[in-house]
Amino acid sequence: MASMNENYETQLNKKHEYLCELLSPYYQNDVAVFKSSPSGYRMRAEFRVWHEGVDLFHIMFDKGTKEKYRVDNLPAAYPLINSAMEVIIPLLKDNQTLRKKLFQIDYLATTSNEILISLIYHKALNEEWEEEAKVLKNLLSAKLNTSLNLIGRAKKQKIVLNQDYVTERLTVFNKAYSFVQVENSFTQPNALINQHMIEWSIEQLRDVEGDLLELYCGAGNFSVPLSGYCSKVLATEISKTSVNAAQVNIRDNHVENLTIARLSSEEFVEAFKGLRTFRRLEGINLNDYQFSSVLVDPPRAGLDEQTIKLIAQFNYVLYISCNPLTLAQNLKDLNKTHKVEKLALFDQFPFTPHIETGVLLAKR
Ligand SMILES: C[S@@+](CC[C@H](N)C(=O)[O-])C[C@H]1O[C@@H](n2cnc3c(N)ncnc32)[C@H](O)[C@@H]1O
Repeated sequence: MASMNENYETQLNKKHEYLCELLSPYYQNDVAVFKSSPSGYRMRAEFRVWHEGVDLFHIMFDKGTKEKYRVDNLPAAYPLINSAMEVIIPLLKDNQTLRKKLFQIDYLATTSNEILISLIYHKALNEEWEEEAKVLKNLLSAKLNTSLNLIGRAKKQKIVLNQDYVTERLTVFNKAYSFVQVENSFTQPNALINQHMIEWSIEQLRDVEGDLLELYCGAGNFSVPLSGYCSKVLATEISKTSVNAAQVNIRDNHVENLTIARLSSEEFVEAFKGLRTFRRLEGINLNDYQFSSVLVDPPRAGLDEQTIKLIAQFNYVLYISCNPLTLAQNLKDLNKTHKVEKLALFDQFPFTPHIETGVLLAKR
């Protein structure tokens, strides 16, 4: 029987071949491939909860058949998540207040041994729930020997025991950074791969002169470390929660040349063209920037037409993509003005069809 490592290499080779074939109209040179750990790599995981008489367990759904299946242990999940999954079930099972109408449990962990657990309900949460949840939180913290945060969610309700975020600590080219990661907002799921993605991005842009623009910046995952290698950085993002987290990350990492504004990429296009003014851009003068490069890390849908037109003006485009199909579509347009110089495959989700790609494009 093939070992897990052999299987890991096989699935990675398949992704590599697929990506090379898909992007062959734009790039035929070597692809940098970044391997993940085959298991224990997922820093966040969400499960539905199944009630069966007195029993209670985590479930997931098969993507093909849509059938539910029981999950007592998820090999892909970070070990702290697996320990929490194991410990929480017996504590919930015998507690009617905590288990009644509980339908989902989300976990968010960090490599710095913090964990946040969200219990999501189809019922209003009352004081009795809060009292029981406090006891649960203390029991879990003691059993897992970790700093633990617990959140109760229901329709229009969010009860936070301690805090609704964790702080991830990543080392990028020997420099330590802290990143506040807020519950229910986007964070890169694979911490090791994320570290590779940030370092690879720095390598592509470190010798480029001029200022950097980042669209879809989340909580500053790329822009905070990249700011150390650029003169000035302006970053934009649509989510208020992520922008607020980004402001904390700028402060905590003592970054002084990075400004973050809450704008969608579509809104930024309008602001950049001078078609609209935004109160959210107050105090930011776009003419103060001499942008030479742009980093985009859009959602699975890829870039819209107007954003493509905007970024086609920059000398360098660094495109981080979580969907090779929309990336290929966008490259069809960008290829008219830019040439793909570098390509990287980041194995963010081993043993799944997902492929994370990095592309450096330079103006023709
Ligand atoms: C794949 S995530 C990348 C986030 C960040 N680069 C990171 O590494 O954590 C995509 C981000 O785009 C944001 N987003 C989605 N639609 C957007 C839009 N139209 N304009 C700007 N940001 C958007 C999401 O809130 C999310 O934070």
